[in-house]
Amino acid sequence: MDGASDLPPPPPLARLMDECPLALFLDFDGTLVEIAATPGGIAVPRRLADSLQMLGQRLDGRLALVTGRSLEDLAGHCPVDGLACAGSHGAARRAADGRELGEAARTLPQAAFDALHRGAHELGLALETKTHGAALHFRSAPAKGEQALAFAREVAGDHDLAVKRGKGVVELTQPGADKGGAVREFLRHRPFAGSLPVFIGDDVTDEDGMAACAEAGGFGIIVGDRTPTAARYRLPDVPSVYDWLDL
Ligand SMILES: O=P(O)(O)OC[C@H]1O[C@H](O[C@H]2O[C@H](CO)[C@@H](O)[C@H](O)[C@H]2O)[C@H](O)[C@@H](O)[C@@H]1O
Repeated sequence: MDGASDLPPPPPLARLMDECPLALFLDFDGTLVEIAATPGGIAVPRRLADSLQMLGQRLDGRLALVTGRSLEDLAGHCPVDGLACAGSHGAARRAADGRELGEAARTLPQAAFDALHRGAHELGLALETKTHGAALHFRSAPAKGEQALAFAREVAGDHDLAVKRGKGVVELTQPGADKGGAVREFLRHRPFAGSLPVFIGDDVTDEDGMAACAEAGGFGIIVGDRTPTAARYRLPDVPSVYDWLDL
């Protein structure tokens, strides 16, 4: 893995699309929308959903959003019916026609949600419950990050769950749910099978998606300066992602 700041910008999208059947896997927060103080506080450009639909058509359907948010939450912010999507860090995967792909996503046990509600209250953290996971947010109280992580590890240990770290957040998922698994699942099916896969993302959980693309002959594009990264290329920020994708 290299430091992100030394990585070059990706070749122009139009050139890549001319060379081979390209598939794009796009992270949401920090890639298509700027990070905000709270999960509900994001500003989603009005044109984003339509622009993504048009990009999906240019790619003959080989475009998927791969987010840590639940699919329902994503749809509330950016209604992308007709696009492939994976939510809750890859736990839930949906083809463009609405079919579920791969193993059925599993939610967390109720006892884990109960423990998280109690702990979030005691620690003064915001809890985001999802269809297939949960997130403890400490963006408004960065000093509580280590406590949040220790508590998440405790709950994960009690209920055989996995812990993921992110920007101002620690999350709990079922073991094995990650963005790499979602990319591999999409690549097993039309229209993604046989394409050159490219993952664009800004956070540590996006590294699994980038690694899965690299395994399949493609590459990752890191957004920002997070290191270490498996990405081959770098875009500095969200506006540069819009420019590169011509959104
Ligand atoms: O995989 P992503 O699409 O990047 O989603 C990752 C998490 O994004 C959201 O949390 C993050 O964005 C919030 C809004 O900008 C911010 O307040 C928070 O600190 C970030 O961690 C979302 O709430 C999570 O469920 C996603 O897993």
